[in-house]
Parts: sequence; structure tokens; C-alpha cells
Amino acid sequence: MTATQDPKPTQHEIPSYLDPNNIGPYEIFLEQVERVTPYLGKLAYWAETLKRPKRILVVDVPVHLDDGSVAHFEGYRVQHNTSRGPAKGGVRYHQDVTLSEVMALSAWMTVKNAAVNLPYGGGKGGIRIDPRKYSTGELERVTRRYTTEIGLIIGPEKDIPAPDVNTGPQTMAWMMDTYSMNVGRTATGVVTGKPVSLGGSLGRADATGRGVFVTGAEAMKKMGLPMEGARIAVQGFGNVGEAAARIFHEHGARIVAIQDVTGTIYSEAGIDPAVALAHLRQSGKITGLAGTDELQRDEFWDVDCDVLIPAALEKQITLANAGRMKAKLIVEGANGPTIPAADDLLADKGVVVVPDVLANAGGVTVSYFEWVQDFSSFFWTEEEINNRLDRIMQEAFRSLWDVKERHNVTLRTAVYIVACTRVLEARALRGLYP
Ligand SMILES: NC(=O)C1=CN([C@@H]2O[C@H](COP(=O)(O)OP(=O)(O)OC[C@H]3O[C@@H](n4cnc5c(N)ncnc54)[C@H](O)[C@@H]3O)[C@@H](O)[C@H]2O)C=CC1
Ligand SMILES: O=C(O)CCC(=O)C(=O)O
Repeated sequence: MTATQDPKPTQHEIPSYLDPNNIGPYEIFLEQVERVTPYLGKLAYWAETLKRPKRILVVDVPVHLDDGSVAHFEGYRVQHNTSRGPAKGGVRYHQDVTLSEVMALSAWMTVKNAAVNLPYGGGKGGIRIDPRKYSTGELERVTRRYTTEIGLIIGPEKDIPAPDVNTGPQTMAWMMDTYSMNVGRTATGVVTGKPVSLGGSLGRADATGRGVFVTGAEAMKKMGLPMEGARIAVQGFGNVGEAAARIFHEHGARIVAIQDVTGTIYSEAGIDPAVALAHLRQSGKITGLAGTDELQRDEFWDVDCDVLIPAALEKQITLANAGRMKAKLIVEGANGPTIPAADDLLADKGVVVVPDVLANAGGVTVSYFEWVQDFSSFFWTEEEINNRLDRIMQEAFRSLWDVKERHNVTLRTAVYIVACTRVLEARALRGLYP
């Protein structure tokens, strides 16, 4: 080496296995468990329970395509933990779904359900498929075959799926119908997020975005950030991102940037989410909306905003962008959007992060209401649902914020302390032997 050469490795010279941005989804969860373990006292004895999913099912999903050929898709259902009740969590259709991802998503469900004190464990499912490439009929056949394959382990008292990325009420209707045919009775309680006419709950469609708003608004109050005119940037404009943007907008905040899989738009004057949604539905893309400028994908992270809402996929906030973000508050609509190293960097910068396992718990909370309504065959008004949801989310936020202050930790660690304590208390009380 000559004297002019820099002896320190540059970013691209770091071997991939040492690059914190390269961490896998389940490794992120394991790191989060490591961080909470010192706060668990005697329950740390049981911490290994959290690191091991209770049950994993990998299934082959063969279907006839419209052209007469047969395609095979890989599907998963992971039940991470059932100490506090049946497994509960969504089903994702995406071309990049992996077992590690579904394991992480199911583990985050365990933490989330305990964080808001729902009587559930955690589960999650997925199929590695790009749904944009298949017709509605093909997706129905994929869904029905997948439901039959995982029918071994799901059920209203065992494991209750729900929507996630690229799945929705129609997917849940097919799942409910297939499961019901297989068991010989109509079992509405086997999935949540169904159409309202099939035992679905009023308020479920907006529930996750509403919870993002409620927890975000609580955090803003604690931080002294006014809602009126607050600058908001949203990544992901689907079930969660669109509803969150719309509800913040309705409360006087200004949506300055939206990014989805098709592109990124920016407007200093603010974007009306309803107009953006109509444009997206009509044109198939978010870009090209009148009164907005198109940004390069990576420029989204430089947008001047007070609140950033990642509501797309995992691992979006990394060491490559966390340092340059302007937001004072991040409200995680998505599951797992922030890698642990970026979490540390944000904490050092004084950025408050409302973690996924609290911020996006509104969806599963109304799923719980739906499940209860299906069991009792007695349905509540939308006002009752929204009032109960708001109360649960506000009370959870306030008590978890107190834990954060008491232990002088991040809000994520505070949520993990409370949630993991609840899960492991149940584990310890139940004991190990039949
Ligand atoms: N649907 C629900 O009730 C809940 C969803 N979540 C989480 O919220 C996130 C979003 O889920 P949904 O809104 O249900 O899904 P969705 O399928 O309705 O919408 C996903 C959105 O993300 C965008 N997107 C996908 N890839 C992207 C990329 N590379 N860059 C930018 N945008 C991208 C899509 O264009 C779309 O706007 C996921 O992490 C999911 O696990 C969490 C709790 C409940
Ligand atoms: O509504 C549910 O049961 C689960 C929603 C979900 O998958 C999630 O919260 O990530």
C-alpha cells in the first residue's frame, strides 16, 4: 500500500456479511430480542422461546393457469407463538416473499398483539408470487389451493389469517369460502378483513391507517409538533399508506410527498390523497398527478418533512438514508421498515420512532373486533368500532411512552419490554409439560 492510499475500507469494500444494511428480516427480529432481554428480569430465562417459531408450514401451491399449463408457487404459514391465544396475522402475496420474511412478520405479530393486549399469539403467511402477472381467476385458484394446504393448521380457534400486502377483502372471502367448504360449515371466524357482507367488520379497511394516525398524533403532542400544516411524507399508498395520508390530511396536515412502487411525487402546496387515489386508479401510477413534481426514487428520503410514514415493505430505512432524513418523527405503518443500525442512528439524532408493533396495530385490533363479532353474530356500528380502536391505541401509546421515559429507552424497546414480558409471563405460567 502506498502512502496516498486510504487504509480504511470504503463503503463498497465492506464484505456483505459485515454490512448492517444486509441484515435479513428474521435477524432483525433476533437483534430486537437481544436488545430487550436485559430488561426482562427473571423472564429472560424464557427468552429463547421468542427466538424460535412454534410451527412452520411450507406448502406447494400447484394451479392451472388460464393457458392450460400448471404453475407451482411456494407458500408459507408460520405460527411464531401461541402462548397468549391463537396465532393471528396476515397473508402476503409478493414475488420476493421468503421464509425468513414470513418468520419475522409472524414474530412481529406476537409482539404487536401483546403490545396492545389482544388475546392472540402471532402468525403470518405468504406466497411467493407476483400477483400483477396473474388474472383474477388464477389468483382465486392460487388462494383456494393455498387455503386448503394450510387448512391443516388454521381455524377460528387456532390461527386466523387476514390481509397484508397485495391481499384484501376478496382474498379473505375466497379463503373463508374454501375453509368453510372443507369443514362443511360456514366458518366466518377463520379469517378477518372479509367484505362487510360476509361477516367483515365496519372500519377494518381504514383501521391500520387510522391507528398510524392516532399514535402519530399522540407522539406529535408529546413532542410539541402542531398537526395543522405538519409536513408529511408517505412511502406506500396502499391499504395502510393511503388511509394514513387521508386521515392526516383530514386533520390539517400537509402531505408533501408520496412514493409507491410506480414512482415518487412531491408538492410544496400539499397533495390531496383522495385526488391522488383517483389519479392512481385511473392511470395505474402515482406519477403525473397535476400540481406535483416527480422525484427520483432515492430523493424521497431527502424531502423536508416533519413526519415520515414508511408504509410499504421492510428494510427501507437503512444506514444509506437514515442520516440524511429531515423528519423529527417516524411512524412505522409498514412492518420492519427500519434496520436496527438505522434505529440507533435515528435515536442519536433525536428522531422519535413509533415502532411498527405499536403504530400499525390498529389493523389487527379491528380484526379482533371482527372475530369477536363473528363469534357472537352481533355487529357493531362504525362509530363504536372507531371509538374502541382510538381508545385502545391511545391508552397503549400513553402507557408505553411512560415505560420509555421510565427506562430511558427508545419507544421500540419500551414496547418490546411490555409485550415480551406479557408473552413470557404466559409461557412461564403455562409451563412446559403436558
Ligand atoms: N393491511 C394491513 O392491515 C396491515 C399492513 N401492514 C403493513 O403495512 C405495509 C403495507 O401493507 P398494505 O398497505 O396492506 O399493502 P398494499 O398492498 O395495500 O400496499 C402496498 C403499497 O406499497 C407500495 N410499494 C411496494 N413496493 C414498494 C417499493 N419498493 N417502494 C415504494 N413503495 C412500494 C405499493 O405500491 C403499495 O402502494 C406492509 O409492511 C404490511 O405488512 C401492517 C399492519 C396491518
Ligand atoms: O389483521 C390482522 O389479523 C393482521 C394484520 C397484519 O398482518 C399485521 O398487523 O401486520
